[in-house]
Amino acid sequence: MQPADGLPKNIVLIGLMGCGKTTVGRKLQGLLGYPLVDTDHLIEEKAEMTINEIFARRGEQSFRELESAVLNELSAPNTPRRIIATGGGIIGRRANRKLLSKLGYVVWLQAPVDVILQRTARNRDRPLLQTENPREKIEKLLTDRSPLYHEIADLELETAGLETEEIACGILESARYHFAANREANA
Ligand SMILES: Nc1ncnc2c1ncn2[C@@H]1O[C@H](COP(=O)(O)OP(=O)(O)O)[C@@H](O)[C@H]1O
Ligand SMILES: O=C(O)C1=C[C@@H](OP(=O)(O)O)[C@@H](O)[C@H](O)C1
Ligand SMILES: [Mg+2]
Repeated sequence: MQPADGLPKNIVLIGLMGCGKTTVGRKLQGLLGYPLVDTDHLIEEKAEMTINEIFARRGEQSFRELESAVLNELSAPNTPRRIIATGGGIIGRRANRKLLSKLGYVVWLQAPVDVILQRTARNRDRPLLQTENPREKIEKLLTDRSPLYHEIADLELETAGLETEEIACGILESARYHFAANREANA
């Protein structure tokens, strides 16, 4: 049966660092009233270390293993609906992309490189951007990852110039439309 909020599945947020997955996830949580899980926070809990510490002490591959493990746990059957904010690199592994697609309505949050640079300059908790030239790094990640985000996205949303509340409302409207259209098509 269709739930009253019109959303039969999880909402999954993907996209590059600084696109607003964590922040928009919190807004969606406020609007929908069901829980937000952020894969980065689950990884930190599991490892009992910050993301920076995991990268520094164990390296990126170890972080990716933890990321896949956390995603597998989130994919267990019969879990209640949630909003799932992911880390920007979770789409690197094919197996992860498969799981994310199955998990729910996948939203790719986007922003231009300048905006990402501005938003991520505020703190130092993203080890991949602690380089001499973060702009070059972001450009490379955008080139490498865009086809992978696109492959699994149900919705692609430009966030520059929009308030996080507007973005969250836009996502809900699109998700409801998507599921209503699918229901009619399958009726
Ligand atoms: N639409 C937006 N407009 C202005 N600032 C934003 C927007 N979305 C996110 N931010 C800010 O950008 C920073 C990074 O956002 P965050 O949600 O952590 O991104 P992500 O989880 O995708 O890396 C935060 O300081 C957040 O407040
Ligand atoms: O893009 C990436 O590879 C990463 C993004 C980060 O999450 P956010 O996208 O939430 O910043 C975090 O998972 C880690 O620093 C690696
Ligand atoms: Mg985040």
